[in-house]
Amino acid sequence: MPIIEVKDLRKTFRGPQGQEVVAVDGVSLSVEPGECVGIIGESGSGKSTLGRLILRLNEADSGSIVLDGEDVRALTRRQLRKRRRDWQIVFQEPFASLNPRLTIRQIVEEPLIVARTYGGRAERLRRVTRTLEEVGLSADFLERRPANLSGGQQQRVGIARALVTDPDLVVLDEPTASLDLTIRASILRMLAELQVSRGLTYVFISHDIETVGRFCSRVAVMRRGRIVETGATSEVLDNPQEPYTQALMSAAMPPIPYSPDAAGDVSDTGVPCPGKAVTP
Ligand SMILES: Nc1ncnc2c1ncn2[C@@H]1O[C@H](COP(=O)(O)OP(=O)(O)OP(=O)(O)O)[C@@H](O)[C@H]1O
Repeated sequence: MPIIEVKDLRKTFRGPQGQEVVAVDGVSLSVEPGECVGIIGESGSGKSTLGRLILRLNEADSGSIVLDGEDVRALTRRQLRKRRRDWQIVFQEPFASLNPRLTIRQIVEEPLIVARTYGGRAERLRRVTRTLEEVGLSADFLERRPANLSGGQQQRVGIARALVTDPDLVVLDEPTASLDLTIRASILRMLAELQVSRGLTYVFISHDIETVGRFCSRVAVMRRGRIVETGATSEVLDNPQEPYTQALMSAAMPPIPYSPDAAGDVSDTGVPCPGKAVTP
């Protein structure tokens, strides 16, 4: 059974002049458990909106979203809050997505409190500490605040916050776009390792074809709110059928050296990334 089954999803926003902006225009997508599916496309093609709709962080205008067999659009707010722990998101801008007034412990603990099913304070602290360790942050970070952390460390906190409730699905919305190249590599390696060790399913949103080529087993190409091409990453990127995908490929940067020896900011796991290298 697919973990994500999206059918004919649509979302229109009002632009600044009151005009209609069709962000997602009839998208259907099916994702099997354990897959990493990349969503690529130029800026404004609707990638982030699709990710947010899938998790019901934005409400779709129409279409259906089934996660883990559950009709997500039919859930009440209360039901959704309970299920939130299974479906998480990591945002592009770690600092903007972390409340600067809270300590790292409070930030990572918050989803546990919202879900209301993770025992008392001591049990929650154990979970928070364990999850921070998993993302390469020691207990020394517990009482620090986001502003005192590097960009890479902030994103590790964002990842810990997403993982602390043991989700099975994580939407990664350009999780490394704002980070330096070497830090990017170590975060991606860590995400790849976590996917295997925790059996996670990823939807990996990116405008960086190079990264998607290395990280994802399957890719969907978005243009103006629609998926115009989809398939195994190697097939789509080695032999793009759509002129739009071909244009994206030729506009892509030359390959970034992706060495397991690249310096990391906190901990390097040395775990190779799945997928394959892309040679545009
Ligand atoms: N909350 C909103 N209000 C109004 N318009 C929005 C809103 N969110 C997104 N849009 C518009 O919807 C379209 C799709 O945006 P979206 O952020 O999903 O694209 P994207 O492919 O993720 O782009 P990027 O790579 O730049 O993040 C854009 O035209 C955007 O301006």
